[in-house]
Amino acid sequence: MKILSPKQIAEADHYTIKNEPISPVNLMERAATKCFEWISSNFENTKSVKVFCGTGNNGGDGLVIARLLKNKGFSVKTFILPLGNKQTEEFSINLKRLDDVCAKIVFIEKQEDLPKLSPRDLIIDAIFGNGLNRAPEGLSKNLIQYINEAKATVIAIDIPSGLFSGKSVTAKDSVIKAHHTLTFQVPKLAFFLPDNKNFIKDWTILDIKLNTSFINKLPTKYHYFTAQEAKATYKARNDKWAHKGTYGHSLIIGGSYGKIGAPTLSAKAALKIGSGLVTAYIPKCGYTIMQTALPEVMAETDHEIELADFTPTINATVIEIGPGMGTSDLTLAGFKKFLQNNKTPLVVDADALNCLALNKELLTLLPKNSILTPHPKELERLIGKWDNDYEKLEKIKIFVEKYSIILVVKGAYTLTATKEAFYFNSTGNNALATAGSGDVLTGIITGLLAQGYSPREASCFGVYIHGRTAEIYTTNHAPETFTASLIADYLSDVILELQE
Ligand SMILES: NC(=O)C1=CN([C@@H]2O[C@H](COP(=O)(O)OP(=O)(O)OC[C@H]3O[C@@H](n4cnc5c(N)ncnc54)[C@H](O)[C@@H]3O)[C@@H](O)[C@H]2O)[C@H](O)CC1
Ligand SMILES: [K+]
Repeated sequence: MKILSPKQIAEADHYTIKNEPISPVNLMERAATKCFEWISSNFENTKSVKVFCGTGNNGGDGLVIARLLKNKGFSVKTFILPLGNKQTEEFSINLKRLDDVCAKIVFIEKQEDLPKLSPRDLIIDAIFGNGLNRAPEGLSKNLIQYINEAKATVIAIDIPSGLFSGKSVTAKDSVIKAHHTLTFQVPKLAFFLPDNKNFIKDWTILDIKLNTSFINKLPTKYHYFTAQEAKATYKARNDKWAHKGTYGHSLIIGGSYGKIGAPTLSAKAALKIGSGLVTAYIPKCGYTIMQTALPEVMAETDHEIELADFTPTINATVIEIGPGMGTSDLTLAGFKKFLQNNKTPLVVDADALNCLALNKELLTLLPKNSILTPHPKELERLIGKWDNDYEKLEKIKIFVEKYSIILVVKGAYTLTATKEAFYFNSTGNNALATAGSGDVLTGIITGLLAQGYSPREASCFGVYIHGRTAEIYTTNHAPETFTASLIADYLSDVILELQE
């Protein structure tokens, strides 16, 4: 699914109005009706709803929602922030329609006009939407702060007021902290960025039927990788003549004394996602552990307690390097030698990333399209510090272009960054915040590459699958009890649902 800029969304809006055709006020009615349906079914027992409106079309949506809720029997009060008395036509039409149903409407001209708010209120934030062009100040800022202090449940329409959908927020005290955001047609870039976590919690995309063929033609770097994309990526197994060689040979290089679990988890994940063969290259001390834990996995060994020679003998389809590897001088020296001689596609994680961060000149030795899977701290070591998330995205773009690699930046919305496009993942939850979860992710990506998925597909799809295991698990288990070893047990459920 595409993530569009505010300008592109407005264009899609205009195109739909002209070509469907539909009048702007009817499009507003359609959009706001979707919000009303969501609110009335999720908050049917709510006693008091307070709707706060600006005077643009976001405010217009608020007026329609207020009218529909009132007609349904909710107790509704509407508050309007005049914003210099500039009203859009659709706003004015809907103000009249709201007035016609004898609704309570209050204009907020000064601080004293702010109503009493209770934590039991349901607040609808329709002050600013896609048209925000500067940080709210004066009365609008005061109103936003006042709503945030009320500790009531806040539902934002389209986007929390004060939040820019495609640029950084400098005045963090002038943004609505929404519990739920009902957004139109496409998600906004701001939703995926950790800097905005206080403003955006849950959100739902409402399909308001903007012209899809127009949207499909709009260029964008940013995408949201959902079940739809995952289904399109999945390559079902239907080759009767397949043998284990058909599905590739994954080589997992990693481990050190006390950290043999990491490559074991990766190897298990690569195997369970369908790699035809898996070999682990580990220190000698890990030999019995690996062979006992995973009888299907072949093992080759290096020095006694750490990796130093990096001399696997097999001809792998893909190599994962780094889990549990450590960064000792001996390991680092062997890792350098390995990179100088290696031509096989790589998935690089954990200590291998730290080795790269400590010796940035090694980055030029990575084969094109290698996949690096840093968590935020590892990312910082690679690309340096950033002031805000938009700067981080820019640094990521420069980094992936410079080294012709793919970055999988782990987080609540894991980002797969390629030279061509950035994909935010739609699955996962905090059950994945558990030891070894990253080792499993890299194993899944490696196993997908071995089977012939492209590096972009393996990254986006692997991240999606990994996240989905946690969602399935937590439908009937407590998130605290999820462990990395369990992830592999749920891969089958994810694949089966992709086949539906
Ligand atoms: N296709 C869709 O997604 C649809 C969206 N709808 C809704 O319309 C808004 C966008 O409406 P717009 O009139 O363009 O802008 P806003 O209501 O967000 O802004 C109001 C108005 O306020 C002025 N302004 C901007 N920033 C400030 C500020 N800091 N202080 C004071 N005033 C400010 C600016 O001049 C704007 O004109 C979209 O989000 C949806 O909610 C349609 O209902 C249906 C289709
Ligand atoms: K809003």
